Amino acid sequence: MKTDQPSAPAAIEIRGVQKTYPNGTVALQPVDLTVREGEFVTLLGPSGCGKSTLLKMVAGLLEPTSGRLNLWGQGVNQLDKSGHRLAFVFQAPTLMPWATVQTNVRLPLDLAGVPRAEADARVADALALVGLSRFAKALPRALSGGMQMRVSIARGLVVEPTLLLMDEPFGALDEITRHKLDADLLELWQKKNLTVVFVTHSIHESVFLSSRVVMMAARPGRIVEEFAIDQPYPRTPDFMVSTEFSHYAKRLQDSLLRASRDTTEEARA
Ligand SMILES: Nc1ncnc2c1ncn2[C@@H]1O[C@H](COP(=O)(O)OP(=O)(O)OP(=O)(O)O)[C@@H](O)[C@H]1O
Repeated sequence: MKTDQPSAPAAIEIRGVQKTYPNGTVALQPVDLTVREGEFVTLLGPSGCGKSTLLKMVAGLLEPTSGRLNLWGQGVNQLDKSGHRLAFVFQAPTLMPWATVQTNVRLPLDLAGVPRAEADARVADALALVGLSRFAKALPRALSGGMQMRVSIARGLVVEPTLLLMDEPFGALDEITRHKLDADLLELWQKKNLTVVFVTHSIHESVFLSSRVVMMAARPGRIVEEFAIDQPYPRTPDFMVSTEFSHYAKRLQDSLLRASRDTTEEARA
C-alpha cells in the first residue's frame, strides 16, 4: 500500500509562489504546497485557476514572479545536484510526425548527448514499460491517440525521472482509453517509485489516481482545499464503483462547485 507519507522527504516545496504574467494577469496568488516523495498529487479546479501555471513553474518552464520553489532542497534549475530528474508530459503528444516512435522517444537522450547504444537500450526499456515495444519502428500517424500519448509518456520516462509532471495528459482521449492509461500510470508510479503531480479537470480521474487532491479556484488562482484520498493501492476498477469512491467524488464535486462559484461571483463583481 502506498498513500500520503508525512515522514517521506519533501520532493517539492512551494512557499509563497506567485505569478503575474507580463500583460498584468495575476495567474496565481502566493501559494504554499509541499509534495512528499512518493505522493501522487492531483491539481483540480475550474478553468483558469492556474493549474498549468503552477505545474510549469515546478518544471522550471516558467519563472515565479516571487516566492521560493525547491525540488529535493535545490532550486528548480539545480535539480541534478540532488540526483533527481523530472519529466513533463503535455496534453498533446507533440511527436515529430516524420520520425519513428523510437526516434521520438530517444530525443531527450540525443539532446543530452547520451551514447547511441545506451540510448537505444533505454528507449527499448521505456517502450516496454508503456507496452509499445512492437511499434518502435512505426510512424506516429499509424498509432491511435492513446498510443501516441503512451509514446509521449515513454519519452518522459526515458530520462529515468523521479518526478513526473503531467498536464492533463489524457484529457483529449475517449473514456475507455483514459481509464486504461490511468490504471497503467498507477502501475508505473508504483513500479518506478515516482512522485507525480497530475493536472486534470476530472473529479473521477483525480479520485481514482491520487493520494491527495489539491483544489484550486480562479481569479486570482489559489489553493482553496486539500483532500487525502485515503484508500489502498493498487486501485482496481471495483474501486470506481465503490461507496468510498462515490463519497470522495461527492466531496470533491461540492468543493469544485464552491471553487467555481467563487470564480463566477468574483468575475461578476
Ligand atoms: N502566457 C500567458 N500570458 C498571460 N496570461 C496567461 C498566460 N498563460 C495563462 N494565462 C492566464 O493565467 C490564468 C491561469 O492560466 P492557467 O493556464 O495556468 O490555468 P489552468 O487552471 O491551467 O486553466 P485550464 O484548466 O483552462 O487549462 C488564466 O487567467 C490564463 O488566461
